[in-house]
Amino acid sequence: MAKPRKVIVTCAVTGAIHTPSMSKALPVTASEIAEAAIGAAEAGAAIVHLHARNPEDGRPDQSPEAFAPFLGVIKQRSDCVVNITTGGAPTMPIEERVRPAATYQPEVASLNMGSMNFGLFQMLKRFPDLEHQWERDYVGNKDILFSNTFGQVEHILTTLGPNGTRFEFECYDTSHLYNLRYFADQGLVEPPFFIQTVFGLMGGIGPHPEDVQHMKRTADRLFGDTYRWSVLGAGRNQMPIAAIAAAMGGNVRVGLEDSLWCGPGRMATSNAEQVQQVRKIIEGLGLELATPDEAREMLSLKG
Ligand SMILES: C[C@H](N)CC(=O)CC(=O)O
Ligand SMILES: [Zn+2]
Repeated sequence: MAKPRKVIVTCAVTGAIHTPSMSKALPVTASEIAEAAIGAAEAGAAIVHLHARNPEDGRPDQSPEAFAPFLGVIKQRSDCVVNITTGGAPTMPIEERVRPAATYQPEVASLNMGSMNFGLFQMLKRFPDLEHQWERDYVGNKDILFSNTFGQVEHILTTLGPNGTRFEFECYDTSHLYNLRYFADQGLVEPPFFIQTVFGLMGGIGPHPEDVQHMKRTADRLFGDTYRWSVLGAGRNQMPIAAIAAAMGGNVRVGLEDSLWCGPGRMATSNAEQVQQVRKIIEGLGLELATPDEAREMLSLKG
């Protein structure tokens, strides 16, 4: 009897896309982020993806000091894999974005594989009464260009790579897969490549099942068995995309960074609730959740 396939669940607990007055469940303070990460790990997430925020008004904060309080607590109370963002907020300069991961040398850091228009303004329809002016300005900005040039990507690779940090390669479209292929051919990244394909974020590829197939087919052709596939669906697409990909052999990412929902019109009460929901889907398919150590094995992490 074949052993059930292990599925790596990543939970992105707060991010820099959603803003505090959109959802009371969005972790803002360091202790809220620590509790959310530990809760997600206890619910079955092997990897937690972390951003920091200003505890006063919830603004994205990429200063290493902002990460210290929750990184310490998470390390004490959980053996989950820590993945620190290098995306920060799409409006931040690259030097600011890379600093926390350079400082803490995590097992994993996110790496965005191409520049793109970042359309947050659609969310204003769903959240017309944002409390803070900075939220309205940030979400309403139609000119956000998320810059990830070849030079900037190379800078992050050569800054973090020597620390043994490996990457969650965020690919928002097929061109980003080709960009990763280029860096692999330059010998700047080693397999297995942990490829996080992003669906339904405005400016990137759509959330249709054919988009999922297209990204996977392209990744299979470019990387064969040298990559570990994972998916994230933005907003209402989170669970449908996770279900499709889990059935197709993929790993999954959930969390309030990517979606505030737990079903049509039902807001998630916590990150752990989304991990529990995707766990039901995965186990319903006869698959099992990977433990943090199994994820370390599957992704060749430094531990
Ligand atoms: C769509 C996600 N916000 C991708 C992300 O998590 C980027 C990063 O932090 O580097
Ligand atoms: Zn992120």
